[in-house]
Amino acid sequence: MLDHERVAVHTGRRSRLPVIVAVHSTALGPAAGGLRLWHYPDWRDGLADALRLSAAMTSKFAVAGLPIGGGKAVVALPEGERLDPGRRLDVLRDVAEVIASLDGAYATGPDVGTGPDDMAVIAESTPHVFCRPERLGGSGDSSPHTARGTLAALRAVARRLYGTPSLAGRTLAVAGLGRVGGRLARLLAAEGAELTVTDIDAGKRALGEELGAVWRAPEEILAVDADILVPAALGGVLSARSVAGLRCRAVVGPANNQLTGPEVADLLHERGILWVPDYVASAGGVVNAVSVEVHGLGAEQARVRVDAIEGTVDALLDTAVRLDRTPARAAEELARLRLAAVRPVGVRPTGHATAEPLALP
Ligand SMILES: NC(=O)C1=CN([C@@H]2O[C@H](COP(=O)(O)OP(=O)(O)OC[C@H]3O[C@@H](n4cnc5c(N)ncnc54)[C@H](O)[C@@H]3O)[C@@H](O)[C@H]2O)C=CC1
Ligand SMILES: CC(C)C(=O)C(=O)O
Repeated sequence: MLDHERVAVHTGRRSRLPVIVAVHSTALGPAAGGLRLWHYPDWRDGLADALRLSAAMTSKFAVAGLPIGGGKAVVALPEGERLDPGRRLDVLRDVAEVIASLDGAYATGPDVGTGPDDMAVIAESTPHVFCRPERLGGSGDSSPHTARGTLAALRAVARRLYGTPSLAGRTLAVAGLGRVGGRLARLLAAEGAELTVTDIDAGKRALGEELGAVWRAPEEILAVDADILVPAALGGVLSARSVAGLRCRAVVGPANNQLTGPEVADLLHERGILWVPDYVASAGGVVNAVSVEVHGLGAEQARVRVDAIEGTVDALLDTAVRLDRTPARAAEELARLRLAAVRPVGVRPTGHATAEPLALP
């Protein structure tokens, strides 16, 4: 059964590519979530991705205590298609047109395959955009903040496992050295962590070398012997099969939708591997964007909120132990409680219910 409020699937007027916007929930406020520009074997795979990713955004905002709903946009590129600059503009204008037609029910931001400059193009046609470049009045690239928030989550896990939040001397395996994974790897190296890294883009080897990391092939990284595995590429990497081969004590990373299904969280727990739900660990980007662009906070205050992810993860792990739950279950319950507790207080001119702001750190 579809548990989304709204799903728009259009053939882009200019690009003729499938443009998908999934609004999972506006219970907490108008929905937001990034725009993924990625290759799929079939556009329906892009649709499935948008449905899962938007549902995760609802949980991400709820656990982060932000009055925003969950949504996501996907443009499903055929395998092998590379966008030249002109065609990229067409795609972004198509996306902007679909977002504009939703009257504020959904605002976009960057995700895999897009960045602040793309947001600036979309902003030419609709105001419902986060993370435009700072020179244009936006909060800029979300990925450094996502990386910082993931580091905060990693600290909480290190404290749980080793009694200290320090990651110095810990071995971490980072899968994906893109905008978030690359920055996170830099932060970890600066902390003195020992890194093993990979990416499907062999050009990322140079970063690995710069950081003194061991390079492994993408298909080997999940089975690397490490303290903590850090998924920082695409989703679906944790399945019954891959979990059986893990050789780490914890999995904490920014990649959205790491599990192939909810049951995989139980398998991780049974193996004694601590998994922090991706929607908790990866919230730094949206926490920063909403803090700056919606709440009008300065960079330093926004950073404090991003760093508070460490406390969120601490509290979550405490709750999980106290109530004898997996961290996944504890996070789901927290999200559910926050969604149930919200009281709509009005209807915006756009017709979307608004919610009372939640208590924020
Ligand atoms: N950018 C942001 O602020 C946020 C990103 N995320 C999630 O974090 C993950 C990474 O996002 P970004 O760094 O922004 O994307 P990106 O596109 O900059 O980086 C992804 C990297 O993963 C690599 N990759 C793809 N498949 C791979 C595989 N099988 N094995 C190894 N490497 C592979 C790509 O070559 C690329 O370098 C995504 O799942 C995204 O949804 C989550 C929250 C916020
Ligand atoms: C960076 C934001 C917009 C996002 O989509 C996410 O957190 O997944």
